[in-house]
Amino acid sequence: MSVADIVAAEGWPGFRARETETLISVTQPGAVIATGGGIILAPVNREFMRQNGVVVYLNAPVPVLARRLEAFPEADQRPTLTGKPISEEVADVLAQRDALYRETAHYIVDASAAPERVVTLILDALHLATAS
Ligand SMILES: Nc1ncnc2c1ncn2[C@@H]1O[C@H](COP(=O)(O)OP(=O)(O)O)[C@@H](O)[C@H]1O
Ligand SMILES: O=C(O)C1=C[C@@H](OP(=O)(O)O)[C@@H](O)[C@H](O)C1
Repeated sequence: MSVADIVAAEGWPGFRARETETLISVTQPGAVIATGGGIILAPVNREFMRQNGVVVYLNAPVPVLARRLEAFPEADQRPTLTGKPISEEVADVLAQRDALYRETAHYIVDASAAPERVVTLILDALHLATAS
């Protein structure tokens, strides 16, 4: 079942409730959880992630994010949040969420780099987290 199917059947509140349940059920020591971008909207999710994990915010500028999403929209997994064109949607949504990403993250990584570089930056952050 895709995200679009869940939203069509249950609305965004239904999806968000399942998202919280899933976050809690998949969390275990050593697991890497690539959450959806909306995970930080619920205070309970933010609190849970900070308490139980090392949270990394993959930060990139709006034009970079918009270009990547336009190349592979995957509309079934990322149904529109606002009904606006992608670059406008990304700008609006990021403006609303950036402070929440920052307050939830233990580390902020520059995700505008190539994937291999982003992986190195994440590993550096995780090594820092286990060293301290
Ligand atoms: N560092 C990167 N460099 C180039 N393209 C990337 C990078 N990170 C992600 N992408 C591309 O951006 C799109 C969205 O990335 P994805 O990891 O699926 O993000 P999310 O899980 O937040 O939806 C995908 O098409 C992916 O290949
Ligand atoms: O930002 C959001 O609100 C969402 C992002 C999606 O995940 P990705 O960030 O993996 O695309 C997915 O959870 C859902 O479509 C909602």
